[in-house]
Amino acid sequence: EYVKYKDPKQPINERVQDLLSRMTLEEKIGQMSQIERANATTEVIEKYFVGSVLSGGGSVPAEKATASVWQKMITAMQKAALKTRLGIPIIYGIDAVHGNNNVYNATIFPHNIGLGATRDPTLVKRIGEATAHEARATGIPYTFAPCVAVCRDPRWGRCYESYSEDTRLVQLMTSNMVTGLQGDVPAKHPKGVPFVGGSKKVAGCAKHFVGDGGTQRGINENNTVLSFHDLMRIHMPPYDNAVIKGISTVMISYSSFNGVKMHENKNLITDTLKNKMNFRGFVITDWQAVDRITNPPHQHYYHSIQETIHAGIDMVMIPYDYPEFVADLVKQVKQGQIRLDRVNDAVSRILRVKFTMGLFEDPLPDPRLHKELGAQEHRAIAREAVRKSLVLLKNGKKGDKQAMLPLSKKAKKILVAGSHAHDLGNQCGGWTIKWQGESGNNLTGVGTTILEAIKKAVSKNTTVDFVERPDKDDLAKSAGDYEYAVVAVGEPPYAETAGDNQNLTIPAPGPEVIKDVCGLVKCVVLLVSGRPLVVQPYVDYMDALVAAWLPGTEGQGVSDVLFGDYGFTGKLPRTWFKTVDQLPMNYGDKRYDPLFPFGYGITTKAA
Ligand SMILES: OC[C@@H]1[C@@H](O)[C@H](O)[C@@H](O)c2nc(CNc3ccccc3)cn21
Repeated sequence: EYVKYKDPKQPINERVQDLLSRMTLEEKIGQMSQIERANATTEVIEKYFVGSVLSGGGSVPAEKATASVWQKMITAMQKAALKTRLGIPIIYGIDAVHGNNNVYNATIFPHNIGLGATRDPTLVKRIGEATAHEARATGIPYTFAPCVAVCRDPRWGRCYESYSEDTRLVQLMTSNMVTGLQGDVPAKHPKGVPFVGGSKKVAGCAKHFVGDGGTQRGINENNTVLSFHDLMRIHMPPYDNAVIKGISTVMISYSSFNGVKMHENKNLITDTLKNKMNFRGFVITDWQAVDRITNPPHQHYYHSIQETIHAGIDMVMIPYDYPEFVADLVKQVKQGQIRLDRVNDAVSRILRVKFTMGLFEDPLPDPRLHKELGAQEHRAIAREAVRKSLVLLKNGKKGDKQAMLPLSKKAKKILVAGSHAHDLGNQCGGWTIKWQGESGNNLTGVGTTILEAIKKAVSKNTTVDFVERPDKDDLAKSAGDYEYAVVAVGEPPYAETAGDNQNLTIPAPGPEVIKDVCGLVKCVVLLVSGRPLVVQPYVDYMDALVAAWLPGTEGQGVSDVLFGDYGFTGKLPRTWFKTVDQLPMNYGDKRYDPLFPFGYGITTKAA
């Protein structure tokens, strides 16, 4: 018997309406549910008609799971979904926010702050394309990226996930990341309609709507206090770029706007994003965000469901509480507390994304894509991104006859020091294999540390001494042996609230290592951090200073510019303050007294 919604030749809106007309209330509410991988058994998927499954940060099928292990897991889940009465495929989502970063041996790209420093939109688009391929290598068709936050205060733990403090730069990178991930929208594509160009592309997610980067004192998930005009001027524009480029989903922010939780903000979600900006994809909550609109969380869950669904939420990220969520929502619809046409709108949007991206025709992972994971051509793009992300802030002391950089490859003996010189985990930062990331070298699989990159770059006659924490007295004796020193220090990995920081000092023993080494040997300091930190007291010790941000696995991008194979081109994507009591302080403010201004960066030519 002919079933219209299964016919790919039918217009998508007709397929949506046909399928919707066949669905029970339970099947509709199942589509609105996104559950955590850890409890997404085939039984649960079938019983609850689950619409989506996610990997929360670090949630993997097995430690160091290969692409085929990932694909096997998702294939089993998908086959369960396809066995349900109407055979609606699940959409599997993950935070592939700097490469497919939960996955062992994936290429880890620089975090967004480094991409902002490149000022290279086509590079960002190529990163999106590579990330889509590495996600599909593991059978994943949906990423919770790009984060389009406009971080206005570096004390925010998620500032490294933001391309810039400058709205226009975030808009530029948003447009290119969305098209890299999802594919270029066809000419005359109607504004706001989601678009995913086939089974090597992925559905994207612009997040976190709206004003996540504008909370007071950068406190994560807190309150953004602004006029509506300033919210529209500073934080909203990137969502318009994302909608124009056919973004498939938008994730709501945990934060509040002028005291109203974003997850229950009907005016911004429905009246503004859906109606005024014409967004036609689906709106998804953050993790347990419905629970967390009350304090303590889950306090009036029944009512919170009503408020958030009424506000315009379409899919709910309920990692564990799906039985309660489904039961409560079914009851509220049956009792008329939530209108059926609100549920129908939510389900239509979810189905529209699934039909558009071809999930009904192509529901299963493609084993031919396994080789895309960590592919050399992706690593080359990542290395290019590292090169272009580095910002040279100082290159020689006053009165020096010549600049410090580029370094000589033919030095007889050099010193490499610091906690971030030989530590892939520190180089990658948060959202790497684990939610919070982790220092050390046994996390990510394939990668090159800054030390390994330096050793590869120098001549075979050069002796490279690596001392993570040099002893000042020992060094005093041997200092004369070293032509120069490279000192790599910075922040440990962190994610979300764990990264909130009110003092922004370089973690110990970084400052001491700088003073000890640079006081005795000509030195270049590499600051590996998710944001500007307090450096003013130490700059005079340094001969050169480079902001390296969070470069990821391709450490050779650092040596490429340190030794002059490529010139420095990076520009600050955000203001470098003198002291934290100046914060918040952004380009364009009346009072603007930075150590290094937004857009600053010393450029050099390839040697
Ligand atoms: O991983 C899914 C989402 C991610 O896409 C969002 O950007 C981020 O805000 C996010 N956070 C969590 C987990 N958050 C959490 C916070 C406190 C306790 C437990 C989990 C999940 N997610």
